[in-house]
Amino acid sequence: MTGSTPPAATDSHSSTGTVPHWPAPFASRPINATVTVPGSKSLTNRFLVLAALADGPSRLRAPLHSRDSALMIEALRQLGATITEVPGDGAFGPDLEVTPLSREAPSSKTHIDCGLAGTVMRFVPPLAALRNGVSVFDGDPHARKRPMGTIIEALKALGVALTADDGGTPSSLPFTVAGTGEVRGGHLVIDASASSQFVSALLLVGARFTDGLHLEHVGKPVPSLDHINMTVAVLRGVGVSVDDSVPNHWVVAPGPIRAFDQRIEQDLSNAGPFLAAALASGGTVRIPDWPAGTTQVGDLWRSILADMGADVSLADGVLTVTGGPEIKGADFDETSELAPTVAALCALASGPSRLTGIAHLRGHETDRLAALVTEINRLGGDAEETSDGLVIRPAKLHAGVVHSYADHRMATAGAILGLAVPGIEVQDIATTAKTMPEFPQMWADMLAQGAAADKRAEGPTGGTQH
Ligand SMILES: O=C(O)C1=C[C@@H](OP(=O)(O)O)[C@@H](O)[C@H](O)C1
Ligand SMILES: C=C(OP(=O)(O)O)C(=O)O
Repeated sequence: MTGSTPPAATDSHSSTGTVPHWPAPFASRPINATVTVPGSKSLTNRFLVLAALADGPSRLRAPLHSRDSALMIEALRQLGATITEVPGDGAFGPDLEVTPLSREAPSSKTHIDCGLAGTVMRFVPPLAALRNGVSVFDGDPHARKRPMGTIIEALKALGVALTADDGGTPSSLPFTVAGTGEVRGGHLVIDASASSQFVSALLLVGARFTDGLHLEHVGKPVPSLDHINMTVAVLRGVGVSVDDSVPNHWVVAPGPIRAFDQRIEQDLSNAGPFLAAALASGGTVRIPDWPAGTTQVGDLWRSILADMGADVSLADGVLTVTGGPEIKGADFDETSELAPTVAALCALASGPSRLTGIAHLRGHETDRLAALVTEINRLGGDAEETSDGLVIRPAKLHAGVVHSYADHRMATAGAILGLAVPGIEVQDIATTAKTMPEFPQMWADMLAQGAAADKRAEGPTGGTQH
């Protein structure tokens, strides 16, 4: 057990006063629903960065439209990219056409709002270094607490002028990058143990460094390796040569980034709460268009949910998850951004669970380990923080308020608990807009589908049809 202080949980306020808590719907019957989720945050923001650096105009089809993608779009526009919404066939909003930025920044000083988006605060500063101009980076209050030292030190080691407000060397947001339009690159050693995004950030721009990049990690293991593999895969897809054959070394050859026309897969991590709903209600949730092959960490749901007792099948591109009479406790290592959803299910399980390899979640949107322990135990649960994760034991939960800590995945964890425990309310459900603004409506629709199916089964006279 480590003694980290639980993060402060504050009620959310709007300009018109306190926003009421969201009464999480209780599943009075097993859910039976088919759900499609919006585009992947990680893929959308990677392809936006690559489009801004590409050798011609690119198109993203069915991209994510959420706070994190909007922040990325605005950041790239500030740096000189032209990004236009064009009609597409995505269910959650238009496609995006991107005309890349040129070496000269459109104005001598730009202001980049990172919000709470790790992909914006880590991926955009190296890109700003490739512009000839000054960019001031800042974000939400909690963004100033997220680990940034590694990317700051890396850029400084590459010769980029980067300063804090007082002119000294910053260790976190806010800071100013004075780009010259050129970065030489070469061999760079970093400690990326606090976030895989430090590696991804540098790899994404490495081909545009004059000498390319040989990135080497030293230190404790890099977390969220799946996300680095995703970065390497998307780079190769746009013609960039990346050698990752030696562990903890990535060699990116200098060269062009090919313009592309790319469909964005749905966000499999955000599919998690919906799939978890099948277990929490003992029902069935289907997700069509589940990719046959993917670099998204969310593909792990297939094994995670099976380990927790669900019946999981993937046929004709449809992932079907059916929950059984009970949720089984289990041990999971390195669940990365899936951990809050997994933890919610563990809190409903009939046996103990142990989550390991997620110490770095303390640097996510909030200190997720402390937040999960606080909120699960607030409802009568039995969760404990360990040095690198959580232990969650069976306990009967009761009604109460789940605080979100401005963390979309804490809010959706609260929604999952609410399916199985009557009387749960989620503070600041609107924080789901970080990656899924449609969440409250999608959740209601998922529950309504089961009710509609029940009505149909009852038939016109009210009796069940056989
Ligand atoms: O590169 C990415 O798109 C991400 C990498 C991971 O970050 P960490 O390595 O900090 O966990 C993940 O948790 C985050 O949600 C998205
Ligand atoms: C850690 C996450 O986000 P970010 O990209 O802001 O790091 C997340 O979405 O779970």
